[in-house]
Amino acid sequence: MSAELIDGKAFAAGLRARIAEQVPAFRAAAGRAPGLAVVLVGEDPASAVYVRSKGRMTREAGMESFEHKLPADTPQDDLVALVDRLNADPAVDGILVQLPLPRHIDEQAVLTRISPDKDVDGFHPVNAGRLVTGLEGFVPCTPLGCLMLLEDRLGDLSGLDAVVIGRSNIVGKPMAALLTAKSCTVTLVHSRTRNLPHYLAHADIVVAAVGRPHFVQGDWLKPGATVIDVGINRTDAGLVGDVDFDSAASVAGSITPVPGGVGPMTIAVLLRNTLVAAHRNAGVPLAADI
Ligand SMILES: Nc1nc(=O)c2c([nH]1)NC[C@@H]1CN(c3ccc(C(=O)N[C@@H](CCC(=O)O)C(=O)O)cc3)C=[N+]21
Repeated sequence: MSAELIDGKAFAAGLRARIAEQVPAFRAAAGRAPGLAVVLVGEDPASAVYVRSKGRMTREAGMESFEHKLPADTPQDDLVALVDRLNADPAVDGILVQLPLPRHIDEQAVLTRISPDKDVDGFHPVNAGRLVTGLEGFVPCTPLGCLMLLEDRLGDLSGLDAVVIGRSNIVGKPMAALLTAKSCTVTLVHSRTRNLPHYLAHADIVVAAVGRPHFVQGDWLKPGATVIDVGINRTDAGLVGDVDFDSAASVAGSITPVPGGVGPMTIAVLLRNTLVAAHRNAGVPLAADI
């Protein structure tokens, strides 16, 4: 291995500490804590673990966590009614409905019901539109966390060749929009792309979000590339990313591990978005850019 490790876990801990430092000033100005509501439908064990650690980290940052656990057979109308109540609740600054939802629920119907001003996941079409047009809004947590790691590592990204692997609304598409806004030359590749190694050979930055364990091979990479692995794949061998870590680490300049890379950034950025939402919703200016 010659690549440097990008320690997302440590970066996320630092970001959470900077967020926690800002909370007392908000409390003093607004007379309340920033509040995050997390809604979990059903009993998916992985989702339950995430929701628990989100709640713990929210409280550790000095914010209020409102957790709503609903049974798997909750009717869509009941979930929408809960979202409406959270939209109207002045103690709630951010609303996160944990995905995936049970099959009988139309995900888009629920996500579009969340007020764009409380949409700390950045999944509402209004916020997706703001991102691509360069307006202020909420940016999805995972791609924003990836961007923070890239800028921390590389400084100005202007002019760099970036390849984003995956075209989901949650990671690939917003990641491509963020890198475009930072003046990278962005190529978005996906499952139908022919000759993927052709594109990767030129990439200074690779963001892999395909959901296939060990997919990206080291010999596809440009030597010295910065590799961000968004994959969280549960295998018999444990949690593994979308990048074949051992072969990639011998070619890349730097690379995120799984676990300990992008995952912890997702939760830290969620808290960051909640703090920003609280300031906007309360009309209190943020003291520092975080
Ligand atoms: N509305 C919504 N928003 C989300 O942001 C959202 C979601 N739904 N559904 C599920 C995915 C997944 N997700 C992760 C968060 C943290 C880690 C994380 O901290 N991972 C640790 C390890 C965790 C472990 O060991 O299982 C790591 O990579 O080091 C991973 C994945 C947020 N998601």
